[in-house]
Amino acid sequence: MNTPDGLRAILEDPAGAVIGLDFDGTLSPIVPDPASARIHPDGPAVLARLGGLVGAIAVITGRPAATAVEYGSLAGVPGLVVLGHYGLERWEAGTLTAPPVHPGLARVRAELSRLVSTVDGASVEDKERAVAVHTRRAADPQATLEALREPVAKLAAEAGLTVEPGKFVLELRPSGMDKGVALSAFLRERAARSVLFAGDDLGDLAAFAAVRASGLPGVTVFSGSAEISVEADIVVDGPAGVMELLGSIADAIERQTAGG
Ligand SMILES: O=P(O)(O)OC[C@H]1O[C@H](O[C@H]2O[C@H](CO)[C@@H](O)[C@H](O)[C@H]2O)[C@H](O)[C@@H](O)[C@@H]1O
Repeated sequence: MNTPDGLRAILEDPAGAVIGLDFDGTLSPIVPDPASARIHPDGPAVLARLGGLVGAIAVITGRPAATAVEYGSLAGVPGLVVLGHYGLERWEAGTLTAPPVHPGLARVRAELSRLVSTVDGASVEDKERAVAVHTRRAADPQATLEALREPVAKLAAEAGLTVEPGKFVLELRPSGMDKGVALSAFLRERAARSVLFAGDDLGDLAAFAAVRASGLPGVTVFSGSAEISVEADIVVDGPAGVMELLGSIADAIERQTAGG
């Protein structure tokens, strides 16, 4: 693989680099039950190494930040920040900060459960600051998702929420924040000199756009699967490929440091 310019900048000046990572489908393999998702077995060690070498690692996820910390075994990664709920929440050094829960969620919760109980194979994931409707476990996940799209959009509009679509999921969440806004703010906060963002789903496209708009040397990494295809500077084979790439970045930085 040719080394993209953004990656070269990260290797030349790792202290100025921000590494942004999505959770599901990027750090954690996709599984049928959202509550069973866990980070790839190589993840904790790779992130711990890389965290000690770069400016900062930020996990930017649609999950609640505390869930990503738990499912990702992330608590021990040096300097790691988790921006949960697409950036609404922030977890850092064991402390969680979050805004009040959007009032529309109480209404949606009850009505969504009623709606989903009429659809075979669909399920609700309640994340407190958002609710997600999953169809991966339906007999026909795509047809089930399509059948739910309109009633879910109607419920969201009535409650003043936005619909975030993803891999066999429709999420109802507060508007005004996305992974691009979250990543851009984090790059400014850390006075980043380069950036990498890795993701696998529609919600990650805003972060890819933020990398391109940042004016920094940057690299986008798509954690590839058969489910969707997205243009990126580097395409790897799912979470195992992400681990390999992050490990090779850590190797290259360590080689360079050892070589003086
Ligand atoms: O931003 P992310 O970290 O990628 O989170 C996005 C959504 O991911 C989860 O759902 C996805 O992963 C599940 C577990 O592998 C899978 O069953 C589901 O089909 C995927 O859509 C999570 O459950 C959602 O809450 C996140 O918003």
